[in-house]
Amino acid sequence: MSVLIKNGRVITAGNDCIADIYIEGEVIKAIGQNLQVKAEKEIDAAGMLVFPGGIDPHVHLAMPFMGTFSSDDYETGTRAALYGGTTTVIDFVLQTQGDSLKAALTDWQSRATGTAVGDYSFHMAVTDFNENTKAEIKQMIEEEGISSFKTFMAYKGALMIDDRQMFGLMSEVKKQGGMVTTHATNGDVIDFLVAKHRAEGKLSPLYHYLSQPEVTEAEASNRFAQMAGYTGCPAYIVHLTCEGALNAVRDAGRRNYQVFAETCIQYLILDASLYENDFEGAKWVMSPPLREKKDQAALWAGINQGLLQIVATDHCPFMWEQKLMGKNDFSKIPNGHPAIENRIELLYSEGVAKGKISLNKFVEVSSTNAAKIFGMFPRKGTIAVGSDADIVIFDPNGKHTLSAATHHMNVDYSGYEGWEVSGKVKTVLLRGKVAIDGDECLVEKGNGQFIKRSKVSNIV
Ligand SMILES: NC(=O)NCCC(=O)O
Ligand SMILES: [Zn+2]
Ligand SMILES: [Zn+2]
Repeated sequence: MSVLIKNGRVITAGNDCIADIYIEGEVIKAIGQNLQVKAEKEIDAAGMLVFPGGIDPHVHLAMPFMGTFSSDDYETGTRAALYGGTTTVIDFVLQTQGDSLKAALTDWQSRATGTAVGDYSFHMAVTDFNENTKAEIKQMIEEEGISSFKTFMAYKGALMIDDRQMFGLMSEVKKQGGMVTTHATNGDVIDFLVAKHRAEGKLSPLYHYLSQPEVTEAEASNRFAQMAGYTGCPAYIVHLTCEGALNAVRDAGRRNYQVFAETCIQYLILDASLYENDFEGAKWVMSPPLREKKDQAALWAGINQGLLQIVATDHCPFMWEQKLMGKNDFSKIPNGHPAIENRIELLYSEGVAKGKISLNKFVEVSSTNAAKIFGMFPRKGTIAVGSDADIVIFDPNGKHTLSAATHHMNVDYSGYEGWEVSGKVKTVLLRGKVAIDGDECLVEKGNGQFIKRSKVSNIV
């Protein structure tokens, strides 16, 4: 199949021009003005923005967590991602403590293979670092194409590892050419504050927020960055939310440590006042929690200063019924919120349309940097000859309203109900196939491919 996209305003991390794009099979064959080629399908993109398919490197699909499972599986989650202009996601395989990385991988593969609609890859979450785990790192990187290893410095008694394990993991991952990523909050302090609030009978969602103050994130981010600096291991902080943590990343940069960081769309545009509405606040119970307006300003600045390279979602949806598990105790509310479908439109609307970031920066943080940092560039993350034809055609004037009534995520509420956005995803191509055309999804369950990723040392 060949496709010609004509007259669009083609935006990459480094370019902005009116051009045609010619696609043959799964890849881009030519880019230029007035291309004189015949294609089986022509798409007129005049007046539209044309940019690389989004990459969301932080999602949780069908994840077993807090006594339940996140409500989007690989089919519904990756389909909703496509509707929202995200063509590739990276999910987290979770090692079961006492078990091997390979066993966890097999489990996750069985959920994703033949199910995903869009492309996907995996990070490996190491929850139990020991001699056996250590021996599997090389195999994960070289044979499985999984070069990033996720850790949790929080969720004490469940997913958390201690600093001894972190240090051991970083040393081994550095040696094998990978990257260590982390959920950087101080699990011991959070555990203390959760117990204190519960003992005092303070059980509403507001106390979820008050159990994870900024200092818990700033301290853990700094500790992680220092360990990364000492071991020389490329490192990445997921879902960074606040000024204090950003300062830790800035300091690491001053010392030339390889510490990358992501924020998520919700931390840029929502704030902690949402926890004041009694149990309604459970919709935004996530870890770390939403922060303050001053943190939002710091995060937008962090994007423009290059301290935050990626805007992800940490998509981890739960039905309202699942959120009700914590009706009488905030510590039992499954943590996470839905956003996989909303990220690109919200980032464009709140970032580009409101003049906070440039179009090139928008492409960089929603796609290109994730491809580079996680070893998929230039196959993914750009519009270039030889790259996968993962392309979004976007109407910058397409105003519309976000709602659970119209979204495609498998969750019965929206964290952005009634939010007016400027700009709409119109058409999405995944590896040369039109996957989304207006309101229609034209690709099936099983269309998504697993993307093997290269060693981090090749990219950093
Ligand atoms: N973030 C969150 O609240 N849920 C998903 C798990 C995690 O990323 O910590
Ligand atoms: Zn996390
Ligand atoms: Zn997460």
